[in-house]
Amino acid sequence: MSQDLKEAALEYHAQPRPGKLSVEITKPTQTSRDLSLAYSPGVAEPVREIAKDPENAYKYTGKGNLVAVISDGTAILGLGNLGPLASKPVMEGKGVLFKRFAGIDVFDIEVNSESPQAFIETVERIADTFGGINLEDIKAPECFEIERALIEKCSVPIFHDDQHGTAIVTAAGMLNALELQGKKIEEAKVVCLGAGAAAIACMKLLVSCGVRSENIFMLDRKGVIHAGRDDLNQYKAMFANDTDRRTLDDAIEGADVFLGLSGPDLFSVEQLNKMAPNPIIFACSNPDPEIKPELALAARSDLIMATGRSDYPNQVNNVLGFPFIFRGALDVRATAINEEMKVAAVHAIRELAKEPVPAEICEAYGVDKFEFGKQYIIPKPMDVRLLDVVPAAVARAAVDSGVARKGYPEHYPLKSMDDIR
Ligand SMILES: NC(=O)C1=CN([C@@H]2O[C@H](COP(=O)(O)OP(=O)(O)OC[C@H]3O[C@@H](n4cnc5c(N)ncnc54)[C@H](OP(=O)(O)O)[C@@H]3O)[C@@H](O)[C@H]2O)C=CC1
Ligand SMILES: CC(=O)C(=O)O
Ligand SMILES: [Mg+2]
Repeated sequence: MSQDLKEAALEYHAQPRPGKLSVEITKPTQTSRDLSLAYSPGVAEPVREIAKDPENAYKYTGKGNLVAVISDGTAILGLGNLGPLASKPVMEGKGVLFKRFAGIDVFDIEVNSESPQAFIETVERIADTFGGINLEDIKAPECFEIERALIEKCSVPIFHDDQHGTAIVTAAGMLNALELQGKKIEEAKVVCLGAGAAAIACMKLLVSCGVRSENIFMLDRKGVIHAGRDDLNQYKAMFANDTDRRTLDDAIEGADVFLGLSGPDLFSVEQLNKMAPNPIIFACSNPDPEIKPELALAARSDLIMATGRSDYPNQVNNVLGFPFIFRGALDVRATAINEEMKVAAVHAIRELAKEPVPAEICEAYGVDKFEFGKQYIIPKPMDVRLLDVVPAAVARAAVDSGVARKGYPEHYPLKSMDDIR
């Protein structure tokens, strides 16, 4: 990051008041009568109603449009385990994106927990306050058990964004990139650098989309995950390949796809040059990708290049997923975000990239046009049509798969933020 951008980012967070989120009042509180409705004595009435039937919390409080973004700060972006308080700017940032793109209110909660069990207990105790829980930046392998336990214990949707949000958006972009590069998914050789929360979930979803497990080489800090290793946790072991390749240099030879979900500058031009013709590079580590797009594009002209960042073409980032997925899930009061809902989101995002892009979206990015192709494989976060297609697809899948507690919303599809109820 340039010095200018670093300073601007600090100034942005500090001024004119610290942070990026605040709480707003939704009812008039001007008169003594307003106060007697909002607080004592009037507030006792909704209290009694909720005590009689917890479902009334959706009627009389903000629960139904409120998501908790919760982290323990153990895997903040690609910056590592910097602790819960340091994760707060990211969690506030997720709150901004939930609100800005899908009208969802967020409390960001940073938990100082001494163990996964303590974290699980903390979240379980507060879960009923929210319409849904977005787990964020929790490292693997702990994140898998945390999510599993919370799904079992809580009645609202639990969604670890770094796993599923990332996997949904990556799969949408990857299906389009493979199509554009003329590659068949069942033949594609995929190298995944990273074997954590995002990487494991991305590979699982890509396998369910058609990538063959034997064509995947996953790597962690110790190199290729292969059947001869005895240091693998159960999640990495699912991707242990029977191979004699051991390093990234070995694995990348002839690969069609490089997916980076690891850390900055870990993929070299020499390694890129070993890939098959028309390769696909998703260098998704934030904020610094595994390879800088300038270097990759200077080395080869036949590639498709994506990063997790807003300042390059092809932003493969879970921001395209979580606001819209939760919108759909909340609006049908889903009890879970299941595989059917995730797959529906993949296809909604993927197909939107092939539609003509309205002028106002191009204007927001300062370009004349976006057209489905190597520089535009996936929609832009500012594309308001995401609010139209993704919640509708997710809500429909929730209803059809039996996890919705309300019918498909009559006010769908959402054409603008004003349509949100
Ligand atoms: N663009 C997007 O939307 C998203 C991007 N990401 C990015 O993905 C990365 C990982 O995040 P997440 O999965 O949540 O974190 P985790 O901590 O769960 O996983 C990190 C993984 O990266 C591996 N890794 C780290 N350094 C190296 C290295 N030098 N060589 C090989 N592997 C390495 C770790 O290996 P080991 O297992 O050996 O420790 C681990 O498997 C981050 O950079 C994050 O910003 C994450 C979510 C969304
Ligand atoms: C984008 C995101 O969630 C991450 O990099 O962790
Ligand atoms: Mg994250």
